[in-house]
Amino acid sequence: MIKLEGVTKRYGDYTAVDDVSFVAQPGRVTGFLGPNGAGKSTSMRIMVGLTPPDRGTATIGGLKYHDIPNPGLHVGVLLDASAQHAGRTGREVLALSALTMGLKEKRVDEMLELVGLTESESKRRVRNYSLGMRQRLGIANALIGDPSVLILDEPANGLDPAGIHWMRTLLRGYAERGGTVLLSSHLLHEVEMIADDMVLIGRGKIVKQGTKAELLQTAGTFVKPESPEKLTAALAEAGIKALPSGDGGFRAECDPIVVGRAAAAAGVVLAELRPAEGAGLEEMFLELTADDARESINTQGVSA
Ligand SMILES: Nc1ncnc2c1ncn2[C@@H]1O[C@H](COP(=O)(O)OP(=O)(O)OP(=O)(O)O)[C@@H](O)[C@H]1O
Repeated sequence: MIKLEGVTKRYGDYTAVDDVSFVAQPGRVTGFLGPNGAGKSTSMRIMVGLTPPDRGTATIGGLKYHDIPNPGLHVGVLLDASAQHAGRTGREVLALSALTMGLKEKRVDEMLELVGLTESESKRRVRNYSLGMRQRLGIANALIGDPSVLILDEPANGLDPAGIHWMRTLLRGYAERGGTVLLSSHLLHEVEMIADDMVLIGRGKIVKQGTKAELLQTAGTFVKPESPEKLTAALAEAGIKALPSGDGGFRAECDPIVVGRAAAAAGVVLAELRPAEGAGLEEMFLELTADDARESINTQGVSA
C-alpha cells in the first residue's frame, strides 16, 4: 500500500504539491491523472525518496522508501525511461539491477522475455533504443525484484497501441495477483481502461479521488431540452447547476430524476435525459481541472 498524508512541496514561492493525501491499495491499479505540471512526477519522486517534502509523509507498506531494506525487492519504480544509462546495453542495465538486489542472472532473461525485448535488442546500447523499447526495459527493471508495489510515471509514453495493450494486460495481471500499482498519465482513455481507482490532480492539489465507478457515477446528467432558455430558467429556479455541453445539451451535477422533476415542474419538454456516464472520464477531467489547466477549456462543442 502507498500512502501520502498532507504532502506539500514548494519551489521558492511556487507550491508544486499542495497538501496531497491519498492511498493506493493492494490488488488495485490506481491512476494518477493530471495535466502538465500538475505535480504528478514531484509526488512520485517524493514517494521514492528522491525529493524531500516540505510537509507531510509518503510511506510504502508503512515505511518511508529510505527505510525499506533492499527496496527494489519491494517497490518497482519507473520514473523516466529516458534516464537509463545510454551507454549500457539493455541486458547490462538489468544485470546490474539483479546484482545490486542479489538476484540470480536468470532473472534477467525472464524479464527480457516478459517485456518482449529480443536477444539481439538486449545487446544494443540503450542510446539506440526507441522510447517504447526504453519503456519496456524500464518496466523490466521495475519488475526484476518481484516487488509488491509498482510506481510508474507515464509508462505508456512511447508505446504503440500493441505495446499499450501489452502493458495494460501485464499491470492488470500484476494487480490481480495482489500487487499495488500506481501509474501516472495524462492519457485519460488509457487510464480509464486500466485503473480501478483514480486520483485527479490539478496545480498541485487533488481535485477528485475515488473508484473509477464512483467517479463515473458522479459524472451527473445529460439533458437536452426543446428550448434551452426554458430549461436554463427551470434549472436555475430549482438551484441546479448546469453547463452547456454542446449540441443544445446541458450537463447537470445531479441525478437525472432531479433534473427531470425540475423540467416537469416548469413544463419544459425534454428530447433527452440520461446519466452522463457515457461522457467518459475525459470530459469530467477537463471540467474538474478547467480552473487549473493552462488553456481555458471551452466545453462548447464537447458532446456528452
Ligand atoms: N526542481 C524543481 N525546481 C523548480 N520547480 C520544479 C522542480 N520540479 C518540478 N517543478 C515544478 O513543479 C510543478 C510540477 O511539476 P511535475 O513535474 O511534478 O508535474 P507533472 O504533473 O509530472 O507534469 P507532466 O505531466 O508535464 O510531467 C511544475 O510547475 C514544475 O515546473
